[in-house]
Amino acid sequence: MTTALSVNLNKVALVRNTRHLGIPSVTRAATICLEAGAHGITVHPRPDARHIRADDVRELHALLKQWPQAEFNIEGNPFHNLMDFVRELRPQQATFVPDSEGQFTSDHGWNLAVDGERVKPLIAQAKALGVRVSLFMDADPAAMPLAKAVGADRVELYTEPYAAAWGTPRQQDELQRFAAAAKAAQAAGLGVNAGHDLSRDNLTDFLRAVPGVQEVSIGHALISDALELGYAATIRAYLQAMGRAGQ
Ligand SMILES: CC(=O)[C@@H](O)[C@H](O)COP(=O)(O)O
Ligand SMILES: NCC(=O)COP(=O)(O)O
Repeated sequence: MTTALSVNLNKVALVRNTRHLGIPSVTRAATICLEAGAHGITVHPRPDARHIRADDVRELHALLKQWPQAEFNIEGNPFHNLMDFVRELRPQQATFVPDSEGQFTSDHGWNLAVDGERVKPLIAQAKALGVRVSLFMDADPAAMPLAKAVGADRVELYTEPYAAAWGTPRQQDELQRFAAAAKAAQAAGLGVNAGHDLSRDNLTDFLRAVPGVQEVSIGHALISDALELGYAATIRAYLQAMGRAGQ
C-alpha cells in the first residue's frame, strides 16, 4: 500500500500574512507540491485566521479541481468554523480536531467518552455531503472502537509524542504504541492517517513500524525543509540578478 503525502500549507500562509504582497503564494505552493508528486493538500483554517484564511481555502478548492487525483483535506474543530467549509466546499476529507480557539497548535486527540455524542451528528452531516471524516486521535488502541461507533471513516493518529521520542530510548515503545493503535483502528474498520511533527528524519521509521497508514499530512517540518533546501538556488538567483546590473 502506498501512503499518500498531503502537504499542509499553514506555514506558507503564516509568512504571507506578515505583509500585504501576497507572497509566498499559497496556491503557487500547492501547485509546485502537486507537480512534484504530492498526493494532496491539507489546511487548518483556525478561527483566528493566523495563517490559512477563508479565501485561501476557497482558492485551493478551486485549484484542486485541476488535479482530480489530488485530495483536499480541511482540518479544524467542527464546533467552531470547520463545518462551514465542509458545507460550502465538500472537500474529499475533513479532519475533526478538538482544538480550542486560539490554541498554539494541536496537542491532543478527541476524548470520545466525553464528546462522542455531540460529534456524532456532525460526522453524519459531513458524510451525507460526501465528505470523508477523519478524527484526530491520540494513539490509544482502546479508543478506536469508539471512533468507529460515532461514525468516523478514519482516524488521524496524533504523532507528536512519537516525533518527540524519535532518536531517544523511548522511540521503540512509542512505535509499538502507534502500531497497536493503528491495528486496533483497522480491526474496528477504520482507515488510518497520521500527522503532527512528522519529518524527513522520523517518517521512515514510523511507516516501517506502523502498518497500513493511508495518509500522512506534514506541514511544519516540510515547509522548513523547503526553505533550507531552497536557500542555495535562491542565493544564486539573486546574485545573477545583481550580476545583470553589472555588479
Ligand atoms: C491537526 C494537526 O496536528 C496539525 O495540522 C495542526 O493543525 C497544525 O496546525 P498549526 O500549523 O496551526 O500548528
Ligand atoms: N495533520 C497534521 C498536519 O497537517 C501537519 O502537522 P505539522 O507537520 O505541521 O506538525
